[in-house]
Amino acid sequence: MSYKIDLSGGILTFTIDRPHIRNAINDEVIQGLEELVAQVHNHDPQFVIITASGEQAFCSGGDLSVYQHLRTRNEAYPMLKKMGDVLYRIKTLPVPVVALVNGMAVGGGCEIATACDYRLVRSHAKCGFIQGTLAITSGWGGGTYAMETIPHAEALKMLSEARVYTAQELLENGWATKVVESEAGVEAFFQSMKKIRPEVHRAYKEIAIRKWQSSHLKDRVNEEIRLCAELWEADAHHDAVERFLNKKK
Ligand SMILES: CC[C@@H](C(=O)O)C(=O)SCCNC(=O)CCNC(=O)[C@H](O)C(C)(C)COP(=O)(O)OP(=O)(O)OC[C@H]1O[C@@H](n2cnc3c(N)ncnc32)[C@H](O)[C@@H]1OP(=O)(O)O
Repeated sequence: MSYKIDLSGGILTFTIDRPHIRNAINDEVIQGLEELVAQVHNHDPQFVIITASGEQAFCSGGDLSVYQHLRTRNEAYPMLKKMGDVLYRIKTLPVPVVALVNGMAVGGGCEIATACDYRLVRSHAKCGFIQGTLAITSGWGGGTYAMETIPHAEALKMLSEARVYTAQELLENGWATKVVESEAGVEAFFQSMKKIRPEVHRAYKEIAIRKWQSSHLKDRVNEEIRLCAELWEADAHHDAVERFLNKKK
């Protein structure tokens, strides 16, 4: 199984469990995220955490060994749309969603973290929208969410530079909610959040969701997905993926 779901102390935790491949996303993880959404509606937790196994990576984006076989925009679009749809459902869950960024978050991994309400970033973690180095844009809605999350110029810079940022840089540009050195930092965050009644957190989330609905967030995400699918079919993208996959051969 590529993921784990656990409910404990009012917190529903989703863990991507593919550390050998830097927790890259395959179809099974996408299905797991759909199951997570269903479980939130069934179990009514106070908070949701998205994290990953090991200390090296939160998520390295799409599993390029699988998705390299999607060659045209029409082949890439269904995968991008499926993940984009589930990430939108995660973003609009009725309770706060926390990304516990335990290590590198790059490409689609940075998109997943950006879709969350809060990002607790381990001090050794580096994160970035490196999709530009693969001649594509973000394709799961993360570019749109970055523009909702941090100031416009910071978001555009982070997306366009296509490099990884240190935890300190992420704190400075507003992407990281908090940089944590250890599990104690995570516990302190939840202790503080739990001082406030769950219905208050839900009410603020409802206000945020209304704002996103009135600014047509879903339509903007769909447009991002379409643009990424267009770039996907270019040779420049396939050549860059091939270079990454063959780097050690
Ligand atoms: C598809 C959706 C799209 C989007 O919409 O955003 C994307 O996500 S595009 C972005 C895809 N992701 C990447 O380009 C990142 C690729 N990975 C890396 O740059 C690096 O692996 C890392 C995350 C910076 C970690 O570097 P390091 O610690 O040095 O590990 P290795 O590079 O040696 O990786 C170990 C192992 O894992 C394999 N790997 C890593 N990431 C992926 C991936 N995304 N897909 C497939 N395989 C991946 C890597 O090839 C190594 O394999 P082995 O050599 O067989 O051990």
